[in-house]
Amino acid sequence: MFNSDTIVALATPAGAGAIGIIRISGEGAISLAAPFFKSIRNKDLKKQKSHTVHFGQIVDADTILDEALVSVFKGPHSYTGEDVVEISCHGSPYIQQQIIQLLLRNGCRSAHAGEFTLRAFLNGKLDLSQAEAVADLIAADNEASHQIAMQQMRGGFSNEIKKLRDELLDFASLIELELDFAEEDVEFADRTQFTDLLNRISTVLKRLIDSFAVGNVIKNGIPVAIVGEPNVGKSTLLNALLNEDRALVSEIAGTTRDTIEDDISIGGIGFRFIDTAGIRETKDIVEGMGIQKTFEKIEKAQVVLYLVDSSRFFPKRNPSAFGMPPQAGELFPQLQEIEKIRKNYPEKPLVVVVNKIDQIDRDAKANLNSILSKVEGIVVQMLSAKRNVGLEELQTKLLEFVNTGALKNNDTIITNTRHYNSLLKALEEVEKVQLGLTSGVPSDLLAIDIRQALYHFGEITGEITSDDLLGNIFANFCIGK
Ligand SMILES: Nc1nc2c(c(=O)[nH]1)N(C=O)[C@@H](CNc1ccc(C(=O)N[C@@H](CCC(=O)O)C(=O)O)cc1)CN2
Ligand SMILES: Nc1nc2c(ncn2[C@@H]2O[C@H](COP(=O)(O)OP(=O)(O)OP(=O)(O)O)[C@@H](O)[C@H]2O)c(=O)[nH]1
Ligand SMILES: [Mg+2]
Repeated sequence: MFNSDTIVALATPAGAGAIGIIRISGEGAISLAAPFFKSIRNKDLKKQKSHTVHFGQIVDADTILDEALVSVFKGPHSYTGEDVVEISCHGSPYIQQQIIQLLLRNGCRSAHAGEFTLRAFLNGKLDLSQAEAVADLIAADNEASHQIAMQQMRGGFSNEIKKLRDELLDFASLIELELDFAEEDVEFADRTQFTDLLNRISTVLKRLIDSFAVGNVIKNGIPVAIVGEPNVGKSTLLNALLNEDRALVSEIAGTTRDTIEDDISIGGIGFRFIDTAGIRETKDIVEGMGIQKTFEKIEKAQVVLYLVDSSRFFPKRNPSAFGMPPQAGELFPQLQEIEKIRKNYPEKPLVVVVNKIDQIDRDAKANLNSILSKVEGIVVQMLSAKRNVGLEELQTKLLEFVNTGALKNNDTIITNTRHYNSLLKALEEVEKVQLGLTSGVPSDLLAIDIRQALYHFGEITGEITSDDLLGNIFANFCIGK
């Protein structure tokens, strides 16, 4: 799979910008670029030291394409581990294309997606999980996902895995040595120490595996579905949370037909809010499709916000509506809907958002509170989406659903499904070895399971890999990375 031909790509986003960076990497990078660089004192790029920057012109025969800054990195001391030249030109798509075309005509090849980072991996500059973190880092749009990706890119997770792998490897060697002396019945590997090690490894593995639950949602944003009957203020709430007029709002029931989603960061954690079509019986086919989608979103959401319009049941200046505490069920038909969601998704945090509290008085609030406090398994938040009252409290409650403990402790959090699967398999093998030790399984069988566990550790950091796997991972990178 590996070749060190010279590759080129635009490293900055396509389109106009202040500056564009064209990156060249490979054995021939410097000598290939050198003839097209002209500086005042006729510097020869080939003779420049690594990690130096040079001002000059990029020329194509008699044509000056641009005035640029050119950086030189000499392998193995570069991002890719190969010779690298970077041309920092003016951010004109025309200039960028002219320079890239010039290089392509003179022996460069267009880089594939992720090929610079693939080379960094193949040259041992990064291990596989660090390389994967580079893509996560670029995609991170909030503090939590940035922190996790940065820690992983810097090798935090890899080091943890490598340490376990090395210790296990030592024991594997000792056990395998015993096999060579099978007749003599010796034990090189101290069984007590080995048991301790296995216990330690399985504890770490379990912690890492558990961290995926939080890591996965942090990476993708925590989906929060905003649902309820039409006209209760769902879209108003979405807009208020996003601080932007994202969704149409009107006093007409059935305004939102399709789902509308957007991300925001609360307390450094990414949340994805999903405004949905109001739930009601309808003959309108399109509205019905929207409502169908609402139920799918509830299914996929991590948290459900069920909105009710408090003013519909407790209008101001209408004492009869709350003079006598009525039966909760009659007064508040949505209770049934709330119960239904709660029963269908007992694990899913359900927040009953009592909206439009600017329209009701204190007695009504107290009344509602007492009704809702009898419903088990829900969290209640009273607010006015329109008047921006109670939104911060809602955000605080949302944050409480996310177990940020691991984040604060700076524990390693895994976010990658591939790592998760390898860790599960490694744990399975480690547990087999543990069981084997207690039940006196012969060393040769133990050795096989240990090797299997080592294999799965190696998958994470890339000691064990395949062209297919690498192709899959790096194809998801952008070109130029
Ligand atoms: N212009 C530019 N900016 C960039 C990158 C790049 O490739 N080019 N990077 C790319 O994504 C990131 C920085 N990553 C880099 C990592 C290592 C080396 C490097 O030269 N490493 C050498 C020398 C280290 C040293 O002198 O201490 C080495 O590892 O041997 C360069 C960039 C972000 N910013
Ligand atoms: N007084 C008051 N009015 C509100 C509040 N929140 C929303 N409204 C009004 O309620 C009406 C309906 O709001 P929407 O946000 O469109 O309601 P929705 O739940 O998205 O409705 P559908 O999309 O039809 O399901 C609008 O006229 C809003 O201005 C609030 O806190 N107080
Ligand atoms: Mg709406």
